[in-house]
Amino acid sequence: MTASEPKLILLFSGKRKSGKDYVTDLIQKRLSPELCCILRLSAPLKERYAQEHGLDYKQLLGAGQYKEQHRAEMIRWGESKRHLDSGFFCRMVVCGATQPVWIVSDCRRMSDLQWFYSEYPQLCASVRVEASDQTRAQRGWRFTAGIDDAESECGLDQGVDFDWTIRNEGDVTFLDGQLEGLLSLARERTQEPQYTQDSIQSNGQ
Ligand SMILES: Nc1ncnc2c1ncn2[C@@H]1O[C@H](COP(=O)(O)OP(=O)(O)O)[C@@H](O)[C@H]1O
Ligand SMILES: C[C@@](O)(CCOP(=O)(O)OP(=O)(O)O)CC(=O)O
Repeated sequence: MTASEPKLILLFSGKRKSGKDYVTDLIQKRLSPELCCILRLSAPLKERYAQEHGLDYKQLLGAGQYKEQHRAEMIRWGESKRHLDSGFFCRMVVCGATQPVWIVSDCRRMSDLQWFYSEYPQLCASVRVEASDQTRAQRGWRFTAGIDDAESECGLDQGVDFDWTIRNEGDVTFLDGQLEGLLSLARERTQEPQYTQDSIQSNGQ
C-alpha cells in the first residue's frame, strides 16, 4: 500500500552512464522534493544484496568502481528474485512514497514498465535518456560483455514506444529545453483546481 495516490509517474530508462541519475535529480530540483520523489528500483535490490553478502550498501549506491565490481552478481541475484515475482522490487519502492510526482529512475526490463502501467493506468509516462557511446565513455563507461549485452542494459532497447526521449550529451541549455515539456506536464497534473465564483455558482445549479 502507498501512503497517497500519485498524480504522475515518470518511468525512466537508459543505458548506464547515459545520465539517468543526473537528469532525474535535475527534474526533482526543478519541481522540488516536496512535489517529486525519486524511486530507484536498484535501491532495495542493493540493500538486500548487501545484507545477504556482507557488502557496503552505501558504496553500492555510489557511481564508483565498487558497484561495478559487484554489478554482474547483483544482476544475477536480482533476476532470481524477479523470476519468482516480477513486481518484487517495484512494490518495495512505491511503499511510503507520498509525493504526487514519482520518478522511477531505473526501469530496465519490460516487466518493470508492465508492472507500473498495470498498477497505475493513466498515470504513467515512459522516458528514455540517451547519450552516445562516446559521451558515456567520457563518463567512465567501458563495454563489458555479460552486462552491456544482457537484459539489464538491453531489455528496453526494442518494443517500447517511449513518450519522451531526452538527449543528454552534456549541454545544459539543450537539456533544460528538453525538460520543459515534462516539467509542464508535472505542473499541470499537480495543480489544484482553481475555483472561481462563476464555476462555484454554475456547479451549484
Ligand atoms: N548533462 C550532464 N552534464 C554533466 N555531467 C553529467 C551529465 N549527465 C551525466 N553526467 C555525469 O555522468 C556520470 C554518469 O551519470 P549518471 O547520471 O550516474 O548515469 P546513469 O545513472 O545513467 O548510470 C555522473 O558522474 C554524472 O554526474
Ligand atoms: C543490479 C542492478 O540493479 C544495478 C543497477 O545499478 P544502478 O541503477 O546504480 O546502475 P546505473 O545507473 O545503470 O549505473 C542492475 C539490474 O539489472 O537490476
